[in-house]
Amino acid sequence: MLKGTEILSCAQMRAIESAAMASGEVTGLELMERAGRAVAGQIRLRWPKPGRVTVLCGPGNNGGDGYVVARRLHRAGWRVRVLGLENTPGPDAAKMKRLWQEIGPILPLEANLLPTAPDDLIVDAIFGIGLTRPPEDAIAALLTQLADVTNPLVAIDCPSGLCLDSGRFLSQIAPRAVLTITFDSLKTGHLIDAGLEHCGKVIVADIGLSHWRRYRQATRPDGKDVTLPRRITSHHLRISDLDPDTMQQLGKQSSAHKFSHGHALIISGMAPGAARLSARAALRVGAGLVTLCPEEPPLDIPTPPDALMRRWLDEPEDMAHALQDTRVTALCIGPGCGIDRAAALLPPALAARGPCVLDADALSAIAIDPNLWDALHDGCVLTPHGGEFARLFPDLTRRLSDIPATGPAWSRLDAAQEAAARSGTCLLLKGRDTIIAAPFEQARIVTSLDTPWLATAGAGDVLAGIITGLLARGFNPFDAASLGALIHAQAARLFGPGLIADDLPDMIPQVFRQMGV
Ligand SMILES: NC(=O)C1=CN([C@@H]2O[C@H](COP(=O)(O)OP(=O)(O)OC[C@H]3O[C@@H](n4cnc5c(N)ncnc54)[C@H](OP(=O)(O)O)[C@@H]3O)[C@@H](O)[C@H]2O)[C@H](O)CC1
Ligand SMILES: [K+]
Repeated sequence: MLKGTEILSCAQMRAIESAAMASGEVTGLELMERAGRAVAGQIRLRWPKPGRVTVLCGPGNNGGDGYVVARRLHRAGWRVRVLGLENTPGPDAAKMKRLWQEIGPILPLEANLLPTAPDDLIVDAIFGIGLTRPPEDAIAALLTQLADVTNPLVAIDCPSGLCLDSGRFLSQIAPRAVLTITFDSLKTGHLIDAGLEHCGKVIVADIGLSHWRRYRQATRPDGKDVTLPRRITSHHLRISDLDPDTMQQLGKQSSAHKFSHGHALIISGMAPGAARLSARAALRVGAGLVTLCPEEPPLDIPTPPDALMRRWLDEPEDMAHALQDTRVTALCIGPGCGIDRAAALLPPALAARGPCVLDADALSAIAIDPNLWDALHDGCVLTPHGGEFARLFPDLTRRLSDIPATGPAWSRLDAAQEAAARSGTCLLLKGRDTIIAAPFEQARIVTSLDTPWLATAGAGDVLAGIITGLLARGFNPFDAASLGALIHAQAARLFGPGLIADDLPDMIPQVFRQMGV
């Protein structure tokens, strides 16, 4: 079963940590030592020659981790300066602070004490998952300056000020790390919105909590059960997460014939090039048959690929008639279709209740017609980019554009999940942090920060085609959309600079080979 790697919310992380401590098998102090050791280890791995480092320690346990890092780097021969606060943190962090004070002083956590030498490393241990409100006063001033320095910044759990539930900064101050070390699991905020860009390379350090993540209940020494607050429902999907069953389903059996892999109809319209891109992608991803359905009889000299079938489809009745063929297993409406044509063809298309990708002009048509909205069903995959999402869900978009005053902030993940629940469909919100949400709380994230060339005209049409092809082949909407996003990003990654949308479908064979399909 297609799954991916679990992503935790901050509340889930806290609950796992509490369950572990409540079991009596590990103490908070041990977890903090492991966390600090992991960070110091990663620093030494990346900067093997001991240099100078300034560790910025905040008021809580993130700061506690920072004191451990300071102690361990000092022991490894680094010249360590620590900036910290005068507060007395919780007992674990207080203990770590004392251990550092046996080694060296703590200077005030002030902007003017940031290092001036450009190569000095800075460790940001000010706020982690405990951030609840925008940074203020001296810490805000320091973080503002931190956002401007060019020194390499290593963040513990996250760059401070980032809300790890939403990937949004709780103010306009947004420091940028080259390396972030987080614990046990990725948090949503590492993968979406500003977090994706500002965390740099993210390393997940195992601090021995996986047992309590896997078992959603833990028994305390007093016999009481500790239950985690919410099921873990978000996953990060990467090529390396693909399981043998999915790979087998993506492959083809030697005994199969073309109809074993479904028949996709791609509705074409005003801009036929867009629909052709979708159709080519649906073929490449393995649909047995793909038919392009233009508005006019196809009298023109057909353009490649020759493997594409063509069928004139003009009136809504033509659509209803085409969908009576039970061998048609998926439909794509939107790319290059024209809003009026999409609006006319959607009622019979949705009434058939078969697997269906709704993109571009189909989304615009749905946004203005409540009847179309009501006809959506769980076989649909909606694939909006940010602008289309805003037209469909203006209230959710407004919530995303306000600068959040408290954490956890409303996130793109929340928005996509809410949108999927409202529409009762699978929804794929495009971006460098593509979010695929199913109506029943599940979500997956496919990131493509490293494929800037994917931001090109027609790339969305190809994605719609890939998903349609996978739907035609029998993948359920959630898997088809998630795998589609993954294949699409990987195709761009493999092609690299110079990519145009036309190149994407033809990279799919290479993606499949790389996956081992
Ligand atoms: N999760 C784990 O398995 C482990 C986590 N570790 C590390 O611990 C931090 C989380 O520590 P915590 O103490 O809960 O929170 P922070 O250190 O992130 O924040 C500290 C406190 O700061 C206060 N706060 C929040 N926002 C602001 C602000 N804008 N200005 C000033 N102060 C702020 C808040 O307290 P309040 O009562 O004032 O709200 C926070 O509690 C985690 O990120 C890891 O680094 C472990 O050590 C290992 C295991
Ligand atoms: K931090």
